[in-house]
Amino acid sequence: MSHLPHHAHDIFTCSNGFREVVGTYSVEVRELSLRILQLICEGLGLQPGYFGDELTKDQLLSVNHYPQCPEPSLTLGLPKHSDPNLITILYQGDVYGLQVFNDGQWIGVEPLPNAFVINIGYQLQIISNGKFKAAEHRAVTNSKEARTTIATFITPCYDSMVEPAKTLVNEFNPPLYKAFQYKEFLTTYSAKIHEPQSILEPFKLQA
Ligand SMILES: O=C(O)CCC(=O)C(=O)O
Ligand SMILES: [Fe+2]
Repeated sequence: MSHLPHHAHDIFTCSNGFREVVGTYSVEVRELSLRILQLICEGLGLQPGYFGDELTKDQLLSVNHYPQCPEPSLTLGLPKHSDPNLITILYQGDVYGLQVFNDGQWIGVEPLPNAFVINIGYQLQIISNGKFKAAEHRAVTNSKEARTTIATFITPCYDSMVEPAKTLVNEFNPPLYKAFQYKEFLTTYSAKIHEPQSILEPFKLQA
């Protein structure tokens, strides 16, 4: 993972220590992510190392800042979506704002000190052939204080093939999704960002 501090070096040319902090954070969060994916791999009964290499090669870090909002009922920080990638490690600081959609209602995810939220993305739903569900979530604003969060997206590389894991598919559990290149998924994801309920449609196989 030594390439990560190198990327951080390219991005942050300032010399106030930011570059080192982001580099170290990225490496540590990557290790945590790979550990979680290794446990998921075992839990699903996939061959060891299934998530190694291509499926987790890329990593994106995004810092979201939601300023104080005078009318939170009129403005969302981020609209309802699921993340396109495999898993996301979210540090949400100590200001409330994340909500997850479950059984037809929005549930608040209270920030816990020194805790991360792990969000399942679409690729894990597809690879697990629907055993995992991509978490639908959004961020709300508030009128009292600004909120800053840090999301790390563990992501397949553009050219990698994604499909339901072969060991999870048999005559009783037919594949629910076709095989595709991750870049095809990203194109659809961007095109349908305002109608997220139809993002998975082109990747589904008829039962
Ligand atoms: O800021 C948050 O609480 C959520 C961020 C998020 O969902 C994202 O960046 O994809
Ligand atoms: Fe998200």
